[in-house]
Amino acid sequence: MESARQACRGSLLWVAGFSLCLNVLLLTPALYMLQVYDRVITSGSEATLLMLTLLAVFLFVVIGGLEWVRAGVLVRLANRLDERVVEPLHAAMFRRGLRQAGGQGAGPLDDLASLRQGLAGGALLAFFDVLWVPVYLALLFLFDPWFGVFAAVAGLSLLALVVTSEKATRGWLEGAEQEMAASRQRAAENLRNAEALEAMGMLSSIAGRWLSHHRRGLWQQSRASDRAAMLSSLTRALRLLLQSMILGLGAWLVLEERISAGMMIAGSILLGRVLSPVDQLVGSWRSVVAARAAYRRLEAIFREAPPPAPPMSLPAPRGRLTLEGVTAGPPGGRRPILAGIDLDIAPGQQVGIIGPSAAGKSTLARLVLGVWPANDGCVRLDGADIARWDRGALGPHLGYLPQDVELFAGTIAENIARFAEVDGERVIAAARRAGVHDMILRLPEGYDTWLAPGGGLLSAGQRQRIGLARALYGDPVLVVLDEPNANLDHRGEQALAEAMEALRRDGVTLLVISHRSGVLKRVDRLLVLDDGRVSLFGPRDRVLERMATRRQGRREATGQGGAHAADS
Ligand SMILES: Nc1ncnc2c1ncn2[C@@H]1O[C@H](COP(=O)(O)OP(=O)(O)OP(=O)(O)O)[C@@H](O)[C@H]1O
Repeated sequence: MESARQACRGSLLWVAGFSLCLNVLLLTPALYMLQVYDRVITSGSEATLLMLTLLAVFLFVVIGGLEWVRAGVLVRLANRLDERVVEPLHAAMFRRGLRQAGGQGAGPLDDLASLRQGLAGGALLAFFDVLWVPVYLALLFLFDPWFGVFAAVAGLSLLALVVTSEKATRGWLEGAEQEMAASRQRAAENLRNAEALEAMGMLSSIAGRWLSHHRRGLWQQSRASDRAAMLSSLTRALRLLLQSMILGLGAWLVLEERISAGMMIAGSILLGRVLSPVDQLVGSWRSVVAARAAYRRLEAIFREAPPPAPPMSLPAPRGRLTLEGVTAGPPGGRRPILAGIDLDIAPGQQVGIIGPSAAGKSTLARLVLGVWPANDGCVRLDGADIARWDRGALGPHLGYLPQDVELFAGTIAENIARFAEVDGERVIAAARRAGVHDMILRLPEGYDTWLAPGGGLLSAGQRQRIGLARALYGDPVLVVLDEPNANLDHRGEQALAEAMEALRRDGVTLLVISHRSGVLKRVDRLLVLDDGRVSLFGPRDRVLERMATRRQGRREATGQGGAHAADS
């Protein structure tokens, strides 16, 4: 955010420059009145009136032009800030999403939009105009000290009203923003799970949670609006009163022969210039408060999810995976899920990972792919700490089929090609490797079939098989499949077995998490996880034997226990 602010500094100087010229030119109406009343009317010269009027018209045209250019510079300033921030912000949202399982949705992008609106709106202009108030005040003091005092008190009273307005509405407005953001997030979540909600008749109960946020937000917004409306009516009335009163004061000063009639009118116009930025602030206060809150939230995201250390540039890996005393869990989580994991998996080995639910199998998958960092110890790919690899460079060497396969809006070919430039041959090769080529050809538009977000018209099994092709795209050296056969029929299982065979031939290291014996029959080694620790790891048959012996031991122990219980 700091560097974006620096980048905008140049444009801000331009805006300040335009504001300077404008504020000088905005003395035109006051000077025109002064000349008309004190020179034209006393001299009766029509030629002077014409010349003065022509000059005033010209200056007003210049004022209009300058206002237009200044507004344009502000829009460009807001766009420049957006350009600077949007990409790092997207990356930071992504990093935070990895840590917080979903993060805050698109909220930060809305924050950026409200910051942009705050910049391009009138509040910043009002700030630059406020800087000129002392100049107008000085002129009023020169006319007559009473004028100066009156204008100063008038300006301060209006300012006090603005500050009160800010204080009275800030809490409500910020609260309303938060509630409305939560309500949007809940509504999106409900829509995503529409089928389950409909099937189980959960809509009315789950809608209640969304509605409570929405109602609280609305209530807070109305409270803020009520107060703001009261204060802005008060401000408007006060402004009108002050504008009339200064004419009264001026008339009295004329009667006292302290100022001329022209000064009386010019004084009223100058008071308008003193009060106008305050008026503008009142008008744009909401967007100022919203932009300030948005700025703070954006700063917080960059603080919470700072960019990673510069990555190392390394040669392409061969697929040796080593875990050295690794303890890990979700980033920011207090309790580790995996503890004391030591593993060494040679390139080309196929390892099956089994264990009861919540044993930490998917956590291990995220860990070896570098999605979650190790709290302790180190995960190495070909000897290099996986956390230090450049993700963009490492990605093509890795394949991952997550438990919940997520396909993105785009064609099947784009999804398989991981949204890089589609190379038809490689897409087909990956589909063939995953045994899904024929299935794709049977779809209405083959590889060009368009998928809606989440996979659209595909069944869960089809999504899983296309997800497998995406994992095998290119030449990955390490592939991790998390429950790859959870939704597969017999043909899908067969295709998976063939894909595993192809990976073995190509010397690709494979980790496959599964509860089904069909897949596990083909692996070289088995890793049994239990409560976040390695319970057994070794050649498949030996591990299966040990598991059988353990089961037998447990059966005998419970059998004896039962006998004891029966004896007693
Ligand atoms: N994003 C997350 N944030 C916090 N805790 C998590 C997260 N993901 C998983 N966990 C916790 O980590 C533990 C292990 O989960 P994991 O998904 O690794 O288990 P698993 O062995 O793959 O289970 P299953 O066979 O049911 O898929 C669970 O207790 C779970 O609550």
